[in-house]
Amino acid sequence: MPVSTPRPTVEPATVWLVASGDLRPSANAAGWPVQEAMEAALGDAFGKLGWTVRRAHEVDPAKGHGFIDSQRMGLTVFGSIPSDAPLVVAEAVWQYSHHVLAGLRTHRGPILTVANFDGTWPGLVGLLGVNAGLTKMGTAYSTLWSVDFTDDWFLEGLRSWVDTGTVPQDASHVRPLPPLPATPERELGHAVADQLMADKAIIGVFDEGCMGMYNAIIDDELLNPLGIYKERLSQSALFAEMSTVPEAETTAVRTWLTERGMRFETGTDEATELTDEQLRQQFAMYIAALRISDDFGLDAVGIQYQQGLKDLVAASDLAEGLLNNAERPPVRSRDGSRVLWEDRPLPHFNEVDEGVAVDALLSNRIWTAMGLDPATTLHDVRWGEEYDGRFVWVFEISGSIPASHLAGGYAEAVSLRQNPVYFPAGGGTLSGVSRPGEIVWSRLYIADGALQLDLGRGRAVELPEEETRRRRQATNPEWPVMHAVLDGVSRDQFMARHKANHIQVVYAPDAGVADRALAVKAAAFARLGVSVHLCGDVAIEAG
Ligand SMILES: C[C@H](O)[C@@H](O)[C@@H](O)C(=O)CO
Repeated sequence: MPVSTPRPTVEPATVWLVASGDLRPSANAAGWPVQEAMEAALGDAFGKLGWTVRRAHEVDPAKGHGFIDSQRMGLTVFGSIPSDAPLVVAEAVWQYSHHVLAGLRTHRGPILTVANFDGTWPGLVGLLGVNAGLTKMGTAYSTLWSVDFTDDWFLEGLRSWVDTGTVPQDASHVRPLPPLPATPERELGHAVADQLMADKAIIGVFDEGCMGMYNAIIDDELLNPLGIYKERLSQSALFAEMSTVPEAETTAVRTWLTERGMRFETGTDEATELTDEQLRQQFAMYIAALRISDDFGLDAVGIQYQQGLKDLVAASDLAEGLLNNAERPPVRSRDGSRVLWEDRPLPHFNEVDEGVAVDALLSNRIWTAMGLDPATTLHDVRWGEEYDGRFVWVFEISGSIPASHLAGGYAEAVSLRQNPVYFPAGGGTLSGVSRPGEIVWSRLYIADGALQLDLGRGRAVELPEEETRRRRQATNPEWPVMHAVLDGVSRDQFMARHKANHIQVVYAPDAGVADRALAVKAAAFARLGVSVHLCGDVAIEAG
């Protein structure tokens, strides 16, 4: 008879530790020293409570790291962990949640996810990704983070976890959307939602499931009632279409951008520098994505890129940032008769994050109906620190923002080579510092088997050049950054609550308009049957 692997028995005052990593050997090796330092600090903190940390998997000297780097390895590792043992998932790098979610789904002991509050590598992004996966699965977990693992908040949380198996978190900043009065905003929100449910829309997904982001996959049964359907596309088709784009067309895209002042920092070394050939591929992808989207009548599009395509062609991000902007290099249909999505964005969702797809689609329609710039983007929740008495987040998408998010538009945009650690085939970003201004932020996610939307207000702020430089150097300087302040939400409230590695942002011209746009968005999502949660200070009339 088949027998399952026997698990060891639980030992007193012993916590088991797993560390999920990337699939890319380069990213795992690069992030390993920071992970080691974090685990040492975490071990000290547990030690002070009289607990021992036991790593469930060894460091592999041949690989140069100690991360779980595949789902298969995750299954093997979990086979060696007592099912009832207290378990810590420790993250200092960007990680693929599916490496550990299978094991976590059936783990019976208390689970704690922990990250270092540090920007060097996207460990906080990884933490939020795994938390969102656990939330979607309905697996209970506690979560903590710390700059150096010696602060009182962290130590109290850790003590609570070893004593009780849970960590209390402050969610006092969250309230359910109240019934809305009959305002023009509610009317518009309902109209947008009703039209979507009646006429329906299609999101094009070029290969589902980027980098183990289980949280970013919305099942059809949850998506279709909103009126949104998936067109499942293959990145192979995108690659094939790219090869049909003549050089004259890619050159025209580059010329259009250069004429508007965008700067490309190019060199000749394919391995470390941005080259003309990489840019040609990126513009071919931009054109190909528009043409295929036209073929299938898409309302939004997403490209997986990491993995698979990243070994074939330069990064998808530049194409993605361009697609999300109203002012874009014109691309004609194959027969030359039509400019595709002329003077308007084709909403794009990076890393095929379907929560972003729905949000971007709705935001696009609402902002457009209100006569506002609909350029929207996701950012990674990368890091943050206090500046001048307030907490300023580092929101940093791993590639490109729409140019209208920069004060000077394309004239201020710089394209820098993507980091070889993640992007072996290179490609340029559309980078810069997001202009100061009012924002509506949001995240659509799955919890309790249903779609939920967290919605809040805030602003992008300006920081002195030196502080901006410091923050970018401390993270990924080639990626565009937003210095974001969220209204009425503290760092720890946000971290405890947020159910995604990504956050969605849209600008509004002033605070009053941003409040109104938020009200429309809340009304639209509520009408679609999504549970809407207001986070922090949100000015909204109750009916
Ligand atoms: C380059 C990295 O893989 C990033 O793409 C990663 O940190 C993310 O963006 C995760 O949201």
